Amino acid sequence: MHGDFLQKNPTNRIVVAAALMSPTGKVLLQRCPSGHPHAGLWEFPGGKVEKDETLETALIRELWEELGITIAARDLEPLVFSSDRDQRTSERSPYVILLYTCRFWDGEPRPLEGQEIAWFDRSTMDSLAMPPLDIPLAHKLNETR
Ligand SMILES: Nc1nc2c([nH]c(=O)n2[C@@H]2O[C@H](COP(=O)(O)OP(=O)(O)OP(=O)(O)O)[C@@H](O)[C@H]2O)c(=O)[nH]1
Repeated sequence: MHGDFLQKNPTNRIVVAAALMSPTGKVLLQRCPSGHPHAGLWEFPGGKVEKDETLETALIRELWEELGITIAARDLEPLVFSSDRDQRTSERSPYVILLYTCRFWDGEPRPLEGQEIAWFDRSTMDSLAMPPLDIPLAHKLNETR
């Protein structure tokens, strides 16, 4: 086996995120506030999976905290993931971001954590400033019907 495969790497931190889809096919994104490492960039709502959480319970919690909406686990559909393959030097652990789509929720999304939120046509996401890991996620989402 090639030596690279045997190299020890820090464990990935798992981040779960949701593409909330409106009935007209628009997607909700949020812009990170100043002071955030991704200040000014558009991200999918979500966050890190904490100890004792499943992927879905973490995402349901994050969407409640960030947007004040209630989601049922059955309405979260796994779509695609993106991982920090080249991230060897940073002090933080590499992320893997798991993106779900969601078409049903209760409540009206509100920006509860100082972020800006907006609905976008999927075809316009290419022109938005996004973190590197989000670019393949947005690309896949744009191909999805
Ligand atoms: N939610 C979300 N996070 C993303 C995306 N893309 C991306 O690189 N990230 C990064 O993944 C990390 C997610 O952690 P977070 O800070 O939102 O998680 P959290 O809500 O648990 O916050 P905390 O650890 O500050 O309490 C952040 O560094 C965030 O910038 C994305 O599309 N959505």
